[in-house]
Amino acid sequence: MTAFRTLDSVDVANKRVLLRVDLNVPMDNGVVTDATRIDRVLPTIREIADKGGKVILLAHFGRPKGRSEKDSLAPVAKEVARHLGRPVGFAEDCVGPAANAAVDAMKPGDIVLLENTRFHPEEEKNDPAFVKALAENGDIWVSDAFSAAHRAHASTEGLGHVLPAYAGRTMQAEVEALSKALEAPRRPVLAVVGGAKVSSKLDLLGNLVKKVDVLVIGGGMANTFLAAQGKAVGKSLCEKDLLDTARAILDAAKAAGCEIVLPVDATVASEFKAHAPSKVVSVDGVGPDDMILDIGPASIAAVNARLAKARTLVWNGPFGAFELEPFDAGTTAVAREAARLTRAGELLSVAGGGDTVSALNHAGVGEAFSYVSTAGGAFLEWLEGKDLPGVRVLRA
Ligand SMILES: Nc1ncnc2c1ncn2[C@@H]1O[C@H](COP(=O)(O)OP(=O)(O)O)[C@@H](O)[C@H]1O
Ligand SMILES: O=C(OP(=O)(O)O)[C@H](O)COP(=O)(O)O
Repeated sequence: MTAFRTLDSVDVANKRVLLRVDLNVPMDNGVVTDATRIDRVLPTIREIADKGGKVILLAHFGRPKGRSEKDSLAPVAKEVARHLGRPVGFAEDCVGPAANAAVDAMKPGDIVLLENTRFHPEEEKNDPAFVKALAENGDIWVSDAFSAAHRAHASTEGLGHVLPAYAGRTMQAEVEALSKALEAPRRPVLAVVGGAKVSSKLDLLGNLVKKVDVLVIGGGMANTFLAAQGKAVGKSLCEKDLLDTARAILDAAKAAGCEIVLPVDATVASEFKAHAPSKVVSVDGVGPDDMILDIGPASIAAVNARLAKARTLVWNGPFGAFELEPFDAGTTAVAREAARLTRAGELLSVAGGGDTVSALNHAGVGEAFSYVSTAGGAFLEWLEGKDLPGVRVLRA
């Protein structure tokens, strides 16, 4: 199905394999709270190590501005080792002397994780000198990071131009599963887009409304649309400079015949904290000190009514700050209804994104969805019909 160069077409024995993975996992105080992304890359790591390759893991974490303790991959290395049941070394930089020394000391079958690639701003610039510095430690590059393949960064794309490039098993599996599930979806198709990465996901909604029948907008994303309609959003997460973009998306949806569903009520609090005193208000009654942290019961009912009519669901981004109780209520209620409809054979449900997967697991329904992707933004861009740079570079 895919025209990738895969691990089937390369002998990795004794080779230094730069393996790009997505270890941007949800964390709370240095503890990994959902290990789905780690578990998904274990088969590729094992296969390369068992064939005698040296596995050099490259990954990003968060969106740091320079080096920061909080965004170190050191705790993630320990978690990868625990899930793998094998030792995983760690180097305190992804290029330069620390990386070179760690790689030089490797034997066939060894595994080492290099520190956060985003500690170097050159990563996101896909800077040729930085690509060269990364490439010094590899004979080949394997990408297993479908969920970061929408980024044309040095480690997700650049390396594919300077080293022989191959798709890992997760990359293969993601593209195959999403193609199979969504190439000719049963209609109506309902998309849910929520979460907090408003600026990086807002633009793509303009194309998405041409592909789906109903677009439900929730989470932090919805606040920008509510503000674009002239509603007060108090202290809520909101991209005030993107109100015109939001209005253009509403117009594009109308032109495409896509129904847009926005929250009609919200659970608000004055602090971003678990068990902060909260109340349910209409979206017309959000006060100046209120922070919208979840959708309210009327919105849940409206979404579930649309779900009952849908035949396919694609979902990225939670409806609220689900990590903080009770602001998980909206996401959990909709997730459970989607799971029920899927089990009943009435809905094909595909969800993706680091936090979305974590939210589904939190709701106890991760296993019930038809397919759970590790990817959020990449999944939405793939759905838009975009040729993702980190996928394109792997094509034979
Ligand atoms: N109303 C809201 N206000 C602030 N944060 C929110 C709100 N709704 C959802 N979020 C946050 O969105 C984050 C997930 O967003 P995002 O990274 O876009 O999803 P994913 O990782 O699944 O792609 C969660 O950490 C959640 O707390
Ligand atoms: O977590 C990720 O994407 P997601 O939040 O869309 O699931 C990827 O690791 C990409 O991270 P980025 O959006 O900071 O480039």
